[in-house]
Amino acid sequence: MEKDAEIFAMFQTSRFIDIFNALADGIYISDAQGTTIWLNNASENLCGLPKSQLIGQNVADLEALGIFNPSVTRLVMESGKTTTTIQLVNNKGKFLVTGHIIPDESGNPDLIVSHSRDITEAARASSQLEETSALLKRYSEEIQLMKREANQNLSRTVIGNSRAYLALLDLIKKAAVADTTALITGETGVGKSYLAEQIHQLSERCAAPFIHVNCSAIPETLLESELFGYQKGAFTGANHSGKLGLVKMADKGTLFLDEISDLPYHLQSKLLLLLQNKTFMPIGGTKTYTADIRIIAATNANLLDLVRQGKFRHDLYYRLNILPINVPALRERKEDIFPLLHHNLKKFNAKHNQKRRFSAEVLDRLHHYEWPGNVRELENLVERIVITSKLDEILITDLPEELRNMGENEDHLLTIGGHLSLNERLEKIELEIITHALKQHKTTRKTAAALGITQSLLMRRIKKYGIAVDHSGDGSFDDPLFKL
Ligand SMILES: Nc1ncnc2c1ncn2[C@@H]1O[C@H](COP(=O)(O)OP(=O)(O)OP(=O)(O)O)[C@@H](O)[C@H]1O
Repeated sequence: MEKDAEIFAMFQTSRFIDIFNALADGIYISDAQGTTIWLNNASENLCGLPKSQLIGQNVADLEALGIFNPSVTRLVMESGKTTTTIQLVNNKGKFLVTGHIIPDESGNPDLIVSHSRDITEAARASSQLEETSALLKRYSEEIQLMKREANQNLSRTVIGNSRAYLALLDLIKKAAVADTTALITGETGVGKSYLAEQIHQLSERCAAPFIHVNCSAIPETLLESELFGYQKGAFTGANHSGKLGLVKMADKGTLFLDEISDLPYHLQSKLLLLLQNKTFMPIGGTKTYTADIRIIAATNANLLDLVRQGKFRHDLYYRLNILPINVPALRERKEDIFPLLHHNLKKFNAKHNQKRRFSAEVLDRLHHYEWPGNVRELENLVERIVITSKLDEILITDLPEELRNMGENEDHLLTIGGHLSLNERLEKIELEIITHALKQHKTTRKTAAALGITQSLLMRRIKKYGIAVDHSGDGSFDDPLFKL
């Protein structure tokens, strides 16, 4: 203090004023009642009023005029101690302002000195930083998702680019993020298990186990202990140390309950409890355990019918059906047949060290086939013909009998659109006949003559079925069914 006084004595008061005015930070001095005594140039600048108009004014009045928002001097007067606040001054920007009490010789408040620093840029930088880190977080999440997709694409490729299948894949991606119970329905072999695994791979649970339980493959007597485990000594023959169930093994991951329609009625209530509370009790246990799992169920049965017949609990059905995902049969998305054929041909050629290729006639035949066993049937068939074909080019004669004879006997007619109404089936047959005749006779005039109908009736049918005829004059045409 003494040293300070010594040094200050060397300066005239006007030198202190020069020093304060040279500062970029604002200095604002008022008396203990808030009346402005003096302010430096920086403070004058940010108040937007000349010093002459401010000196003598009370900070409360200036605050009412909106010059400070809030006035730190007033805050110091109210609290009686050093106070810091963020002040919006004259809407010019953000300032970090600290007000100090300077006491007189007897220790009573004498002056209030506020010091303000412009933090507009710092505040902007900080909010930019927040935005950037939010953006980084989003990018990192997206990269994670892409990585998961890439990993999954590396190991197994999802084939299908029909409109129906693309919409389905979209739903699968949404289901992966939603982390809720999902019920996948569809005919046998359409790829329900395959898609359940895709959901798991794309979800945040991908690092944890995906446990596939086929409810129809495990005998009813064992299913409960397989699912929920048992405590030691639960029953005669039980392992002494007890057994961990599949539910616990799927902790943090996904439990896929395939063929859920075969889950015995008495286990359905246990599953309901698991779905509702995420808790379960092992056989012979007295306390419940929790499992952090996501359940995906699948069935090719009509669960609602089973509910009506009293074979499936309706409350369980509604609990499972939170996110219904229906996988269309292959015959309902014919555009996926060629990509699946080619994908499997490549796969099985590599596996069996062959160089098979489909003849055009075989592709045509396979395209028109109804595929009652869906993708699984297609896969099995391709592997079989890759192994058994005589030449590199796969011919009609290499196909199994039902496919070889297709179109040559009335059995084929009987199998066309087996799931459709009579009218729809007749239309399918008509479409096949016209497409075939157009291919054979090339022009609509010759085709109409061959079919014994007028050219205008043929044109009406072509329009009805959307068969694209090439009007370039060469008589060729595009069959919509043959487009990939
Ligand atoms: N989009 C697809 N791309 C490539 N392969 C697929 C696709 N969908 C299904 N598959 C293959 O088809 C076969 C049958 O699929 P999956 O076992 O998932 O059918 P599912 O509907 O669960 O059959 P089920 O009802 O009999 O249990 C599997 O080998 C699977 O890899």
